Amino acid sequence: MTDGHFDKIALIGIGLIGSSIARAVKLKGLAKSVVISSRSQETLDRARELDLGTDYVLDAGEAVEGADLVIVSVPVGASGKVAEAIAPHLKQGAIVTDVGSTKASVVAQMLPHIPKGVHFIPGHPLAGTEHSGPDAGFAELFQGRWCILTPVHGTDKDAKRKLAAFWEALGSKVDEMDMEHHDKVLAIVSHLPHIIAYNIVGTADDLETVTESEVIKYSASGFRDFTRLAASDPTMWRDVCLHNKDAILEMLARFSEDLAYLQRAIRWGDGEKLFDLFTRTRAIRRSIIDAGQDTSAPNFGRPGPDEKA
Ligand SMILES: NC(=O)C1=CN([C@@H]2O[C@H](COP(=O)(O)OP(=O)(O)OC[C@H]3O[C@@H](n4cnc5c(N)ncnc54)[C@H](O)[C@@H]3O)[C@@H](O)[C@H]2O)C=CC1
Ligand SMILES: O=C(O)C(=O)Cc1ccc(O)cc1
Repeated sequence: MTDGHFDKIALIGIGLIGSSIARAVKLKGLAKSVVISSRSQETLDRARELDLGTDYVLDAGEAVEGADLVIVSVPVGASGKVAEAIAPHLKQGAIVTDVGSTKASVVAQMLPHIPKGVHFIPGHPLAGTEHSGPDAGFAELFQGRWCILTPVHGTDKDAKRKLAAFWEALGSKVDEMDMEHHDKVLAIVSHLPHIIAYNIVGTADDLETVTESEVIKYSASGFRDFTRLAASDPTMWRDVCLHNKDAILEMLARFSEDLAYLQRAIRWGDGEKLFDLFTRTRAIRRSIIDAGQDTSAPNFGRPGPDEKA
């Protein structure tokens, strides 16, 4: 087996992330067989129509039999149940990973089920869109994006190296972090922006009874950017909020304090404070672009499944 390659990969969950992995694995020839498992027959049939793998089974336990690499791509709240279902069927020496947006909760749910001799290495590709389901994925999703591994104490170095090589073969840059740190960082850079978007779009929706259709008619690009995030999958984001509760609440408390500061500056006409803050934040945007991390077109220009080409 060359680096990044596995004989048999099992993909549990074949939505945006699972199907993007499937497409990239196929495109790059990273596995001899790719077994796909999905909770519903309808999704499994769609994965087969899209020719995403080599085998298709409803039963997750059956899917992982003989697999060298198992990737769990389901909402974080479902990871414990999946781990319990696959545990008795895992091959000795197999690597089990996930792609969940929160890490401490996934580890708490999955690790107790992982048999001795199986390598569990949690992961999180920092790449996605507001779309979901097997049609939404694309092979280039991980290109140039970070994938964070949050290995638990005593993780086998060789297994970690093999998993990192797999993500690199998909085009990702790989980093390592402890799971609590991951959850704090992601709370501010990803979870809070989504929560703020859900909130502002919800507020605008409440106002719409007052303003009739003006919210939609005059929605400028700023508001439209929020509606993209707020169109993200409700199950996934419900689970993220419930499973990264402490870090999100900590960041929300900081956010509320800073918002109060901004509110006060506006109330008292303190233009200097406003100007200083806006200057500081403008520099952050520029440094993101200079670092090549601008993803303002997260679909890479592709229309989503619910958009017209
Ligand atoms: N959507 C995004 O932008 C990103 C998502 N993630 C993480 O990836 C994971 C998967 O997300 P997506 O692929 O976007 O979701 P998705 O909604 O497109 O796909 C989810 C898949 O999980 C299956 N599933 C749902 N509930 C299940 C359950 N209770 N038991 C077993 N299977 C179940 C669905 O049938 C589907 O195959 C989540 O943990 C999410 O936090 C990570 C990075 C980016
Ligand atoms: O669509 C976007 O802008 C995203 O931020 C996608 C995303 C969602 C969740 C993650 O854990 C990682 C990436």
